[in-house]
Amino acid sequence: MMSPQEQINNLTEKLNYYNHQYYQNSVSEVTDFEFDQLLVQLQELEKQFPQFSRPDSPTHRVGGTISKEFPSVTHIYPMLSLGNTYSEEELSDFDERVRKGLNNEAYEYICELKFDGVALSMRYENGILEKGVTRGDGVRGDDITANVRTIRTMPLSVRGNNIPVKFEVRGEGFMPLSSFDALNKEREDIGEALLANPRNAASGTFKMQDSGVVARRKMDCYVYSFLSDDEVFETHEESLIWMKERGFNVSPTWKKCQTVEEVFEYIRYWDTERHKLPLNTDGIVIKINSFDQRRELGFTAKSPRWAIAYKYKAEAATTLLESISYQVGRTGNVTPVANLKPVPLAGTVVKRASVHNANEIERLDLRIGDWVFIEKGGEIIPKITSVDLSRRTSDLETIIFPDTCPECGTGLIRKEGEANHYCPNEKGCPPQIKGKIEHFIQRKAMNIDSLGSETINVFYQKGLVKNPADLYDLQYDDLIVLDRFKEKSVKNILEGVEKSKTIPFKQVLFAIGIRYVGATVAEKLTSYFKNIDAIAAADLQALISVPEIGERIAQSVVEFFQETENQEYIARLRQAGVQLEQEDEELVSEGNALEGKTFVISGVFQNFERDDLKRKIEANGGKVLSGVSGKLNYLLAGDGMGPAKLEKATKLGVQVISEDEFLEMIK
Ligand SMILES: NC(=O)c1ccc[n+]([C@@H]2O[C@H](COP(=O)([O-])OP(=O)(O)OC[C@H]3O[C@@H](n4cnc5c(N)ncnc54)[C@H](O)[C@@H]3O)[C@@H](O)[C@H]2O)c1
Ligand SMILES: [Zn+2]
Repeated sequence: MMSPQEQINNLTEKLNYYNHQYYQNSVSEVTDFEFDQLLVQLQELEKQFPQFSRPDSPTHRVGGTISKEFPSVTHIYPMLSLGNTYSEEELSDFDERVRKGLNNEAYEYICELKFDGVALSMRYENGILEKGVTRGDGVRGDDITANVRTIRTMPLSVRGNNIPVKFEVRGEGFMPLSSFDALNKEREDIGEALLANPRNAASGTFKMQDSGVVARRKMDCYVYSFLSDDEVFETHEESLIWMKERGFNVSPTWKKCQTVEEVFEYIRYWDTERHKLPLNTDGIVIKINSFDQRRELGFTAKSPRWAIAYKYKAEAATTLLESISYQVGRTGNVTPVANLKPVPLAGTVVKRASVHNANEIERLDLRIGDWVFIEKGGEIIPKITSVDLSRRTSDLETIIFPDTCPECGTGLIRKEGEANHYCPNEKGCPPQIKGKIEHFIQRKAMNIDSLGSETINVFYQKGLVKNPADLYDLQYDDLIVLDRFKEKSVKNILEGVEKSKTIPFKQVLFAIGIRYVGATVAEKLTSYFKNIDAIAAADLQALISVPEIGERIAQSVVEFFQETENQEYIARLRQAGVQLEQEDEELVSEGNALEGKTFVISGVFQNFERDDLKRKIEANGGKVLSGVSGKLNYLLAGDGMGPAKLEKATKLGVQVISEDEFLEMIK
């Protein structure tokens, strides 16, 4: 038995570690429920043995921290956490404390959904969005203004009468489920590890250095509070209405409640309805409406006394694990999928659950015939959380992960340090071949919409297409003899294939299907190297010097072009007439104001996309370099520029100029 002091130490360290993983690395190693229970345990021990409570205890601090990658900003009003509960009983206790705290005065609550993302603070001055900051440790946060500006629903300026000179709004930045699904689909397509859930994805995204990438992820934010030194509003309700009117994205799901019973109704209503919203929610937040009464109730070190979060427990069910099937993806990774005895859970009937990989099977000690607990947490596909060992009959066999591919029989491999098994038979494994062709024809790639996965399956079965390049050899006579292919559809298909020859090179490069080369990476490689031969000829070093191309991607590109079969594949695409170089956009000279001057561009700009800016510099006789060196003339600094670049430039005496200063130079 551990002594109370040991228990307190133990829990403090464990929780601090989970906090670190959660806020710093955007990873949840335990469920929120488990985390919150451990926290309650610690709170209770500390209450009994206050002498052992540690100064670094998570019970009296906000869990997050600031990072080194962004400048930090001190909050004008600290950004606190919320007390939370999972039970209606404790909610009644909260209501009782409020009643006492307000000496039996009348009061109202505003109920809102608890959106599952990351807290953001937006500062406005003279109606202009000046800063976007994360919660950080509650006192200071990361300045992620450039990333916040990519949120399309966040007004960059607010106009009208009665706008305080300075005010702050707060909200929950989130990744809409649609963006999350699209992102994971894309990651699966190029062989990247999938993101665990939208919350962690949002937290990781808002901490990215390249706000261009953040913009593409289509982040959003629901705004839920207004702060200002002036007493502008008497109630929270007024402020919500005002913010909505001024163009802020206020979720229409809030409700004013006069009694705690009405609060319970709200909780029950949203327990099921929340699954229809475009984002994940993990509970509701109950707040006192009157600002005067909020001041009366005040704060603890960690959270307001005038609000509380009621959290929904992740919905769970038990069912029978009937079998495991193994799916082979386009890039050859083999994923186990649990086939379950159908069971209702959170509004749908669940038949399958994801198990991720072999480690997960081992960790859970899964056996066919086991009764398992499944949960629908932040994730969309339910997952198995544990086995009900009390119901296990003695003779269940352990699951042995197959050592050969279920589709083609090739021996599976597992790369050093990776959890996934792969089928290496890229050129002969049916789902990999079909997957490659499906990848090739998709909208963001060759955009051949007259083809679909069923047609591809037929073509593959008939031996007509084994490689995307085969599409360009398809003949009318080969297709018209197939069942169900009428003249019109055959013509459509051939026309679609023909039209794809005009698709620009950056899309072709993505279509080719090099592991880890997504649409964005393909674009970066294209604008740097201009044509496929230059990319094929580039060595690891050259590839890594392209902005935002890391070693892993570079390695994958090098390996791809080393293979003879891939060289043949490219040669056939070339012969077919597919675009393998970037069309030069006519460079019209605008003068020679920048003659002999060199520039490095960093960050995001108000008036230009990066490529436009580059063209602008070249059109005026200047040159754009990729890295900061002593010879460089100017570092052209946009929003959200990496501090490392700035530091280097300053050290080397390179002049740092703003977008306005640049525009001045070419006027
Ligand atoms: N699983 C893990 O490993 C792990 C680790 C650390 C923390 N956590 C979870 O995070 C929680 C602690 O995080 P926290 O301190 O941010 O508290 P919290 O998330 O429980 O509550 C505070 C936050 O709620 C958010 N929020 C969403 N909708 C809101 C609304 N309508 N009004 C006001 N705020 C709203 C805000 O971002 C605010 O900062 C824990 O209770 C735990 O569940 C989990
Ligand atoms: Zn295979």
